Amino acid sequence: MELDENSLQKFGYIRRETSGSINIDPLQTGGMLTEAARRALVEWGDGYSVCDFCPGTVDIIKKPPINEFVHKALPSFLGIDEVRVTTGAREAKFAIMNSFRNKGDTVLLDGLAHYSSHLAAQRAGLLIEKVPSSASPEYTIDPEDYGHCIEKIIQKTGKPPVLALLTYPDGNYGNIPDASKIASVCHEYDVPLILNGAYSVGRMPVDAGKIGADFIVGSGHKSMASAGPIGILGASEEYADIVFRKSPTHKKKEIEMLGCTARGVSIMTMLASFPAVVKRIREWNREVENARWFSEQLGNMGIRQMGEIPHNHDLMFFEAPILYEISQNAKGGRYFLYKELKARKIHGIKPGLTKNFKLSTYGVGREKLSSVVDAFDEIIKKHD
Ligand SMILES: Cc1ncc(COP(=O)(O)O)c(C=O)c1O
Repeated sequence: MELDENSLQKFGYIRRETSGSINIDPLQTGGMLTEAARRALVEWGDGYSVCDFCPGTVDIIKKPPINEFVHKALPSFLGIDEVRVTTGAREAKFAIMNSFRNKGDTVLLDGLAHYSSHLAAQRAGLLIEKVPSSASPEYTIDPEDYGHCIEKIIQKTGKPPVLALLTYPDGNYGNIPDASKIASVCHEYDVPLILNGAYSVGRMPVDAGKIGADFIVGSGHKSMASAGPIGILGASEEYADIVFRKSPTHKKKEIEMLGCTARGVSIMTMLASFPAVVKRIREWNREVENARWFSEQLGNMGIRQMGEIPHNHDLMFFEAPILYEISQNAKGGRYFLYKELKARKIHGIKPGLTKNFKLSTYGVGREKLSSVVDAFDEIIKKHD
């Protein structure tokens, strides 16, 4: 590519096409910035801005108060002993799994685990076994199946898995499994449990200590109103020294963190949104009510929610045979739904999907959710 004036023009500042739309994209609803984070984004946007007064690693910076945030506020928020900020939930999972890597060892994942949990295990060189979920339409995880799978792994390899992971909730159906029960089952075999809270930490109350999870992982850009990439990794005292072990040559630097992780504006947005995130968690019941109401409204139109009913999370998966049928003859084919929603300034269902899709009602509020319900109703009637 020739880097001349003309070709360079398409780069530079770009407006976001979806700004101002009602957003129901599960990837995006919990990561929307607060006003404070938006201001922090500009104030701290310069490269290594947080390192003005760096004492050696990003997590112990006192000015701005990252040290207090990471070592006091976040552990109390998550109910766990030690926390570090990472560049995402996936990097947190990898850091844990890589600390437990040993040739021939296995990690046990729930059957609904996110692809990034699989990739983290693959990158760490661990073998993967899965706890199956129940069949359609519920897709639930039975805690006892963690025990059955651990037994099977022992039979197969002669030893239990080095780690187990639970996706809480899963990223497809938004199901909330019985995490405490799963933690107890894993502990019967001395298997530490990672709770993947990419869709829970920052949205709903989650206390790793009360659940009995040994590790907790969160995603700032997904659920903590932060500009990404940023995540969090919490570990119980028992395992903190393993995951946060220091370099033998660079005494202040932790190996799995490659010394420093979120070393710029992303941590300042997380910090800026934190007071609002703590507050919004107290409103979780209202979010669940809104999700259930929305699910019922779509159900009345023949768009059926899969997963747990009544639902306990804002992330929902729907099957919509009626929209699929319409797409067979509609202008735009399978893109008709995306276009119809776009025309009504509603964003978040993947272009091309009609038969089934997921969405999130998080933080949207009843009034805007009503507009989304009305939009579906109008679209169906228009094409009837
Ligand atoms: C269930 C679940 N876990 C983990 C992740 C990865 O989060 P991150 O982008 O912070 O690595 C996602 C992202 O889509 C997810 O849906």
